[in-house]
This record gives sequence, C-alpha cells and structure tokens, in this order.
Amino acid sequence: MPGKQVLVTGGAGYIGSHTVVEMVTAGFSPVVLDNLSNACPESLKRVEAITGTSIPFYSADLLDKPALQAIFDKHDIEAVVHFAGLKAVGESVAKPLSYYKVNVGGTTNLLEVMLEKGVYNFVFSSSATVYGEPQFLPITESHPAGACINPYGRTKYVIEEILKDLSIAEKNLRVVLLRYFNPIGAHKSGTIGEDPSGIPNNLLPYVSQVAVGRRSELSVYGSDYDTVDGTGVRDYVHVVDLALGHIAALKKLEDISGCKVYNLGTGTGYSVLQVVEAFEKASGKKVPYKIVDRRAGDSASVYADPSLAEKELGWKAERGLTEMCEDCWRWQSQNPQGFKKD
Ligand SMILES: NC(=O)c1ccc[n+]([C@@H]2O[C@H](COP(=O)([O-])OP(=O)(O)OC[C@H]3O[C@@H](n4cnc5c(N)ncnc54)[C@H](O)[C@@H]3O)[C@@H](O)[C@H]2O)c1
Ligand SMILES: CC(=O)N[C@H]1[C@@H](OP(=O)(O)OP(=O)(O)OC[C@H]2O[C@@H](n3ccc(=O)[nH]c3=O)[C@H](O)[C@@H]2O)O[C@H](CO)[C@H](O)[C@@H]1O
Repeated sequence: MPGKQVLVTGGAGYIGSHTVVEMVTAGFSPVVLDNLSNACPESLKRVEAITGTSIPFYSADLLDKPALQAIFDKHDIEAVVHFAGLKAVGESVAKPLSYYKVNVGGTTNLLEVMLEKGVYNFVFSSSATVYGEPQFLPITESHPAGACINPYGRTKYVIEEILKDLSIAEKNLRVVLLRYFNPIGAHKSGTIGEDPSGIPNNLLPYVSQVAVGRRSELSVYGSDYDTVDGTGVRDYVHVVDLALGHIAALKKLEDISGCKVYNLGTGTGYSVLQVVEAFEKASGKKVPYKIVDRRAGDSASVYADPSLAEKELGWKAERGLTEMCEDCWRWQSQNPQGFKKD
C-alpha cells in the first residue's frame, strides 16, 4: 500500500514518532493524530527534519468523535496504526476508569469512525503484558493470554478481544495485533527518543537519566530471582526494529483476512545488571545502583519467541543490546531534558 495515507494515532509519542519516520522511508504517507497528553509537538518537527517531509498533524483526542470524523473526511485514509493511549501501569491502578475510558473507549470510537468511513485496515499496539506471569519460555503467541495483573494490561487484552470479535462480524476488516516486548533505544540521529514525564517507570529511561546526571542512582528491583544473576530478565527490542515491524504489518494487511497476532521481540533476554553493564560501556558513564525489594507484579524472566513474525511478516529484529544502549545514550546525552528544555 505504499503512497497511501495511513492514520497514526499517538504518532507524536515514543514508538509512534519512530514509526512515522520508517513509514515515510517506506513510501507511506502518515497522517498523525495525538492529543499531546504524553508528547511534545517538537517530536514531530524533528521527524519532519529527519525525513525532509511535512507530516499532517491533528492535535485531537480519541474521545472526540467529530474530530476523528473530520480527519477521515479530509484524508483518503487507507489504514490506521493505533498507538494512542495511556500506558503507565501504576497510574492505571490508581485511575482505572481513565484507562478504560481512553484505551478501550478511545479505541471503540476510532473503530466506529473507521467502519463508518469504510476503512478496514488496522494495526494495534498490544503488549507482552497480556500474557501475565509466563507459564513457559520463550513466549509464543499461543501462550495463554488475559491473566493480566493491572488495569493497563487488562485494557490491552480487552481491546484485543474487541478486535477479534469485530473482525468476525465485519468480514472486510483486517487486523494485525502486535505484542511488543520491551522497546528501548532511539533513532540514530539522536534527535527523537523516549521522553517520559516525571520519574521513569521503565528501566532504560531510568538508567539513562542516571548516566546523564538527572538522577543519582538506579534501584534494582530484586536480586533473588532464578535468573543468570538474580535480577529480572526481559526481551529488549530496538524501537527502530519495532517501527519496522509496523511496516511489515501494514504490508501484511494486504493479504490476510480477519485478525492476526504477532510477538515483536528479539527472542533474547538480558538481566537488569547485564543492561546496566552494556549501558555503562556504551555511554562511558558509571551507573550507580542499589539493590532493593522486588517490584510487585514483576516476573523473573519474560522473553519472546518471535519466529512467527519472521515466518509470516518477514520481520526480524536486527539491532542488538549494544546498539540499543548506544542509540539511547546518543538521544539522552544530546537531549538531557528530553524535548522540552534544550
Ligand atoms: N513503550 C512500551 O514499553 C510499550 C510496550 C508495549 C505496548 N506499548 C503500547 O504502544 C503504544 C505507544 O507507546 P509509547 O511508548 O509510544 O507511548 P507514548 O505515551 O509515548 O505514546 C502514546 C501517545 O498517545 C497520545 N495519547 C494518549 N491518549 C490520547 C488520546 N486520548 N487521544 C489522542 N492521543 C492520545 C500521547 O500523547 C502519546 O503521544 C501504547 O498504546 C502503549 O500502550 C508500549
Ligand atoms: C510493572 C510495569 O511497569 N510493567 C510494564 C513494564 O514491564 P517490564 O517490567 O517488563 O519493564 P521495565 O522496564 O519496567 O522493567 C524491566 C526490568 O527492570 C527492572 N527495573 C525497572 C525499573 C527500575 O527502576 N529498576 C529495575 O530494576 C524490573 O524489575 C524488570 O526486571 O514495561 C512493559 C513494556 O515494556 C509493559 O508496559 C509492562 O506492563
């Protein structure tokens, strides 16, 4: 579908902005919708600088149906890549209604408008969080899903189920659900990257903020897991590889029917201390840390079997942990305060 217009919801955010870059490179014409609740307009300016292309942007909310309808009326949208939503696990426990309203309600609004306007191609940002506590490793797409341990995870699972039901009811609808493992890293230019507001929840943003001097030390959540060194193991995947997974999914939409599910990960797990060591090497900075109690809800090890994506999408993560850390550091060191205050 190259050349065709693709609506990218949440396209100003971390994964969305990287995907917009790769979409332009692949010949698609992205149209971005984002309410900027967790992003800056600066990220899209930088995407425009990287790509040398002007990106149509709508500052609009998923819950604002007339605004969605106006975008579909203005553009000949062929497919939707749906990133927009709330993603902070702790906040989802404190404010579950906001999470159900924005993530689930926002998605049903978007789907209603798509169907009304005759748009039938959909790629959705799901998460390995839908698998809950792993029952076996590596995790394949047939691993049981739904035993989520927080409202954020449940919203992802509920949306997946809605999409499966809808793709049965609407024979024209084609859906690819992408279950991301742990996206990290940044674009090679160092001009776009992850810019969390407040104290980062996730490992890499925290590590890089320690390395750049914004925080004094990392808390390592537990060192008594049954892993290589006792710290938690995850499947970190470069955000540019992840972005390329969306290009593969968009192309796949042309020859599927119904709803397909793919893991996007590397298949390799690294421990917290292995990540810290790799980051220190990549940045040349020390990352002081202290071991603290386990974080509630964390699993010892989570990593993907990504072979289905390779077989059916022709997608495979190419970038290793060293490159992920180097790219993350380039972004963080060039933009110590993220997008806002340079
Ligand atoms: N980053 C991860 O570790 C990870 C892992 C698995 C899945 N995901 C999912 O991938 C998607 C993108 O994640 P990200 O890391 O880029 O997050 P992000 O917060 O950087 O991007 C989400 C974007 O959606 C926008 N948004 C939020 N609510 C909106 C609304 N009501 N209307 C319009 N725009 C809205 C935000 O402003 C933001 O730019 C999310 O759906 C997230 O749940 C992320
Ligand atoms: C509880 C939680 O937020 N879960 C989310 C988080 O899972 P994950 O726990 O997979 O990602 P993460 O980046 O929060 O943690 C990765 C690993 O680092 C450890 N760690 C993390 C931060 C820190 O300051 N110190 C530390 O030791 C953590 O215990 C784990 O072993 O991200 C995923 C996406 O990537 C999903 O969105 C999950 O829902």
